[in-house]
Amino acid sequence: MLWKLSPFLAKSQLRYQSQLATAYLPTIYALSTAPGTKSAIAVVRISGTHSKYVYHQLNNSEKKLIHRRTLLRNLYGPGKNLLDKALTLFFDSPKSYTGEDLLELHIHGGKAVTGSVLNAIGSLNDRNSGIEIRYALPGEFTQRAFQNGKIDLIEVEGIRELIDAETETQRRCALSSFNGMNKNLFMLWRDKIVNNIAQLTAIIDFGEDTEIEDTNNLLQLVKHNMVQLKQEINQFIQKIEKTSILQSGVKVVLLGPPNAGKSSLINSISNDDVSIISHTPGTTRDTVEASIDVNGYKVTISDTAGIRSHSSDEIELLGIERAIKKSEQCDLCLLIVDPLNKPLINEDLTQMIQSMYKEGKEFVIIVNKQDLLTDENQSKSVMDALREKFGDKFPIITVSCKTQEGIEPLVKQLTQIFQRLSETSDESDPIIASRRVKEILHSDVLYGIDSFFVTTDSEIGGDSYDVVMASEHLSHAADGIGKITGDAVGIEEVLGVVFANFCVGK
Ligand SMILES: Nc1nc2c(c(=O)[nH]1)N(C=O)[C@@H](CNc1ccc(C(=O)N[C@@H](CCC(=O)O)C(=O)O)cc1)CN2
Repeated sequence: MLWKLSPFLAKSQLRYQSQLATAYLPTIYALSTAPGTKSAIAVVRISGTHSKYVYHQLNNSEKKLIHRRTLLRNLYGPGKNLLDKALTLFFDSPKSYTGEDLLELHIHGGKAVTGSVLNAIGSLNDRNSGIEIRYALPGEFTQRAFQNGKIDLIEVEGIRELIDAETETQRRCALSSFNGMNKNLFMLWRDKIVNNIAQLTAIIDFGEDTEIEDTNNLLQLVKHNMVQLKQEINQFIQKIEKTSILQSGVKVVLLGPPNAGKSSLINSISNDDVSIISHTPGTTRDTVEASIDVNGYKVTISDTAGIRSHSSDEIELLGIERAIKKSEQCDLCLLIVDPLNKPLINEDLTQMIQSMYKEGKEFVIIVNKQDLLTDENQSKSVMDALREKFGDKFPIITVSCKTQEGIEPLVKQLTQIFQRLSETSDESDPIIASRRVKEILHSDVLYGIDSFFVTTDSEIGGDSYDVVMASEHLSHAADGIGKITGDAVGIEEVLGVVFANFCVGK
């Protein structure tokens, strides 16, 4: 269930609701569909106490609004000027996305219609009469949903990632934030810490009446639990670091001699026309970066300068240098071979490949231009030459970008590598976490646990170890988890970060 609140979060959000009850919030409105483009339908959203007022003014009627009832209505601007015939949809507070009264106007998507409807709503702003209506800030609808306890911060980040998702795997990742997988884990961790703080509190409260040995045993138990928890958190961080490749894109670098067909290969494995194809050797002089979608994976591909020994062209040499640098930072290297080229692979490249192999880089050799090979022997001798050079170290795939022959097996091979790199091949959903979550895990949660170890390690055995201090360190760790989900005091500073990249209307 997407929007169900956990009891753990409900507590803090009640705190927010009570803050909101005293704070005055203007009614906000915005175009929720993409601005600046012509579309069949556009959706305008209005949220806040004056949503009903906006409806009655635009509709020029006093008719009672019914929760979630869709009505086809004429909308009028100032001076009873008919603006559009629209579908209107009203949600009664608190059963709406934002938790406030929320009105949706599904209008025609032209520039003039959307402009006139937005102007008409804006013109209803009348502060003197206590009717404050203004255009929404980026992410403000979602911010209100958070503040009204509809969603927690993990879900907020999930929504943003869902909207930003460009590929199938990114979409799946974003949705996994919704199914509460991470949230449940975080709550479990927090419960564990809180339980162990309770154990420490027992030492503080009853310490003087208990045997030193008992106290030490209790402390050892808490330490043991925290060692386990730390391991669990570190494993989680490792996993999110692997899957973060899905968000940022797998870094692929394309190598090969000039005119081997690097640019056409990019076009073949993706559906977009991203690279310029030319038949003059050395056209792709500098590295050109493009983000493409290869079978649902985001791939940041660098089309490098063709590597040619003894190039006299200074610009080209610079490009080659950059290609080598790129290759050092990439997750996967694709080497394109032109079977008609002599030598097949020059010395510079061979050396580079050998050293990358030593570093454990993923590598695929692609022999292009199969359509130009007239007899089978020709093709076989190319393969033999490559196998002689590289053995079975890398997969070698023959393709023709011109006829698309071999492209499908190549994409399959690449997909397997992407799965391996991001650990998404197993059945479970990939997990992702924002940079914010990762930072808090390190700087608050793990830091708190480590400080607990430092305090207890230095004092244990003596008769005066500082249990209060040790327990405070664990509280810091627990508060860190609260910061992640939004269940923490001083959360305002966090909100700015979470909502910074939202679009208006969401
Ligand atoms: N037209 C439209 N489409 C949309 C949205 C929207 O707000 N409007 N959404 C917005 O992002 C998404 C759907 N998400 C939504 C989430 C909650 C509620 C809502 O009304 N929640 C109430 C009632 C829940 C229920 O009846 O089960 C609530 O949480 O109390 C609506 C949409 C995607 N499509």
